[in-house]
Formats: sequence, structure tokens, C-alpha cells
Amino acid sequence: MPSLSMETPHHPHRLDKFEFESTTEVPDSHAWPALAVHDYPSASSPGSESESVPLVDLASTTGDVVAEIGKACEGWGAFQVVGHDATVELLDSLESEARRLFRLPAHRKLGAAKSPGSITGYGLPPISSFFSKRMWSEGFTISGSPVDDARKLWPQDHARFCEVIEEYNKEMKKLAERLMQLMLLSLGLTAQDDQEEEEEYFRDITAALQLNSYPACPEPDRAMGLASHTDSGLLTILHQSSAASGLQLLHSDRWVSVPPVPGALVVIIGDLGHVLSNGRFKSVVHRAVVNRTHHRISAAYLCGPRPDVKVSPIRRPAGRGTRQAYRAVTWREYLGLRAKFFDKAMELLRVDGDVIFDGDDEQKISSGKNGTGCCCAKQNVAVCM
Ligand SMILES: C=C1C[C@]23C[C@@]1(O)CC[C@H]2[C@@]12CCC[C@@](C)(C(=O)O1)[C@H]2[C@@H]3C(=O)O
Ligand SMILES: O=C(O)CCC(=O)C(=O)O
Ligand SMILES: [Fe+2]
Repeated sequence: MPSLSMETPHHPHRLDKFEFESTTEVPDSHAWPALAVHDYPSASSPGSESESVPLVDLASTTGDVVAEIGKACEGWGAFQVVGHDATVELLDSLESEARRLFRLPAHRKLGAAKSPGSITGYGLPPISSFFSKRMWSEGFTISGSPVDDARKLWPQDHARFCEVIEEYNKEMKKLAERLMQLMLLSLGLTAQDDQEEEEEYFRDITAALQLNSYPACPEPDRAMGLASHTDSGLLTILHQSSAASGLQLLHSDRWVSVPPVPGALVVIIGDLGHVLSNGRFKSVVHRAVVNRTHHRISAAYLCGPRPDVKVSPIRRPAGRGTRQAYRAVTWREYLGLRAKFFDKAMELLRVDGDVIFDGDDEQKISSGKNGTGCCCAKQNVAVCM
């Protein structure tokens, strides 16, 4: 699987030996303004829990899965999915390997710290550099083979960890490809349409697996697990431990919790998913909060097309006369923009482009000199060739 690189911004926080478990109060370095005023309205606002994120059963023989997914991506930018092929045993094994990793003493984890310019390894959540306060979490990012990073954690004994990660990645890749196909169908592409073009989006996908650890916190209302953000790829598949809720989505200006449903995975639309659908699917703002009693684990499988494939709005969804709202961008280029501009990055892609579907149904797919794929609306073809 191709791996991703990105520019790493200057980091104001040092990766140190802060021990969450032995702390009886939240130190100033980790104290955020009251959760209610973090950035957006509070999850405790009346009515905020009255709606819940849609649940889609991929194995359903009665419902219209394509329509359900389309509606969820448009209305929420997220949904929970059951009826997939990832077994409960695999999800449990992943979680227990992640727990084993985060339980290691600080010096062992620091031995596998991300090196400058690399996205893989142990560290603070990558978005930390944009915030003055520290988050109540640790992360471990894996892109491509887990072996090199795992060997740093467990010089002798990393086989089990690698086996579980590899199996999990394989299963998530299959699921991501299936979900991408269903999402494209829901955008109005038919099975016969431009097969090659769509395949660029779900064949040989690139992915990063982010393991997140949120230790129990003595003052959960003063701490932040993972600050509000959107994911940058096409979609993210998130497994969250069943012990405690933590994930919240910003929906209709309120924070809505996504309680863990045993066996369900959460699908989150990323910024490239928003671009691909010309803004029809929402890249949902989300965050993770912490709790007093449970050590919560999550695993986010963040995926996009191959790093060199340009993503631009597909023409079908808009209908005649709709203008292209975003320019074409590769995931690699977009990660560079995010590393510099974080939540302003997508605005930088905005264009008031040509009409993307004028009834002329021909859409070009070009292959650059070095085999660079390009999936684009007609007006981008010249730039991409
Ligand atoms: C490929 C990537 C997506 C990601 C940045 C990264 O290089 C590896 C970690 C990913 C992650 C996980 C936590 C939230 C997030 C915003 C972050 O800071 O790191 C995402 C990044 C992203 O989606 O851009
Ligand atoms: O832990 C969670 O629930 C959210 C994780 C997340 O948003 C991420 O890793 O991108
Ligand atoms: Fe996320």
C-alpha cells in the first residue's frame, strides 16, 4: 500500500513523559476552557441528544443501502455501519493490542516516537500544534507496514501486534472500497458509468491507521481528548471501545455523542469526500471528550486515493448547470495545506468554476508522464495532463 508523507509543522508541545494515570488533577498545560464553550455549542444543550447518527446495515436485504448512505453523508457526514465483515474477535484483538501498546512505560513509547517529516510512530495527535493547550490523549500512527515501528516498541516480541494490525488493515481496506463504491452510486453514478474513473478512488487506496488512547481523567470537564477537527481524506472508519462514549459530531450546531454500538464501526466523511461530492457530502467536524472512569481506545482508519491521484468534484451529482465549487487536489498536496492552514485549508480549494455537468457526458481520465492518475471534471483536464 502506498504510504503518505506530509510536512510536519513546528510543534509547540514537547513529547514528554507526562503520566496521565498518576495525575489527580488536570494541570494548567492540559486545562481547556469549559467544554461548553470550546468552539461550538455544548453537547449538553437541551435537545442535543435527541437525534442520533444513522445506522446502516450493509447486510440488509430489505432497505435501500445506497439511498441510506447518501442521506447520511448529506445530512450528517457520518453514519454507523453494521453487517460488515470485520469480526468482533478482530475488533477486540485490535483494541487489546492498542491497550498493550499504550500501557508500555513512557521511555519505551518514546523510543518509537515519530521522527521529523515522518507520519508514523508514537506521538501527540498531529493537530496538537494548532492548539496552545495539550490534549488528554496519546496517539500512534501506522502507514504501510507496522513492522519497523513495532520493532522499536517490542524489539523481541512484535509478531502478534503486526499480525493483528495487518489483518485489521486488510479488512478495513475491503470495507473502505465497498463504502466508496456505495457512496459513488449514491452520488448518481451507475455501475456502467466511467468505471475506470471511479476505480481510481477505491483501488489501491492509501490509508493511515491512527490508534488513539484517552486515559480516564480526574476532571473530564476541564480536559479535551481530541480537539474539534475534520479528517482530511475521503472517509474514515472508526472503531471505538465499547466501554465509554467519547466521540461527538457537530450536527445542526450542536455536539451529538455517538455512543458505541457493539460491532458497529463509525464512518466519517473527510474533506476529500466533501470535494469529490462538490460539497454535497459534509466533512463533519468532530472531537473526542474524556471521562472519569474509563480508559477509552479508538482506532481511525483514514483513507484516500493513492497519494498522486487528483480528487475533484465528479460531474454527475450536481445536475445540469451546477458549478464546480472546489479545484482538484491530491491527498498529499492537501495534507501539506492542512499542515499549514488546518481548518482553513478547504476554503483555499474553493473556486467559482465552470458548470460541471452541462449534459455532455464525456469525462476524461488522463495518465500523466509518470503514471499520475487524474480524475477530474472537464475543465481541469488541461492542468492535469
Ligand atoms: C494521513 C493522515 C491523516 C491525519 C494526519 C495523517 O498524516 C496521520 C494522522 C491523521 C490524523 C488522526 C487524528 C486526527 C487528524 C486530523 C490528525 O491530526 O491526525 C488526522 C489527520 C487528517 O485527517 O488530516
Ligand atoms: O477517538 C475518537 O472517537 C475520534 C478519533 C478521531 O477523530 C480521529 O482519529 O481522527
Ligand atoms: Fe477524526
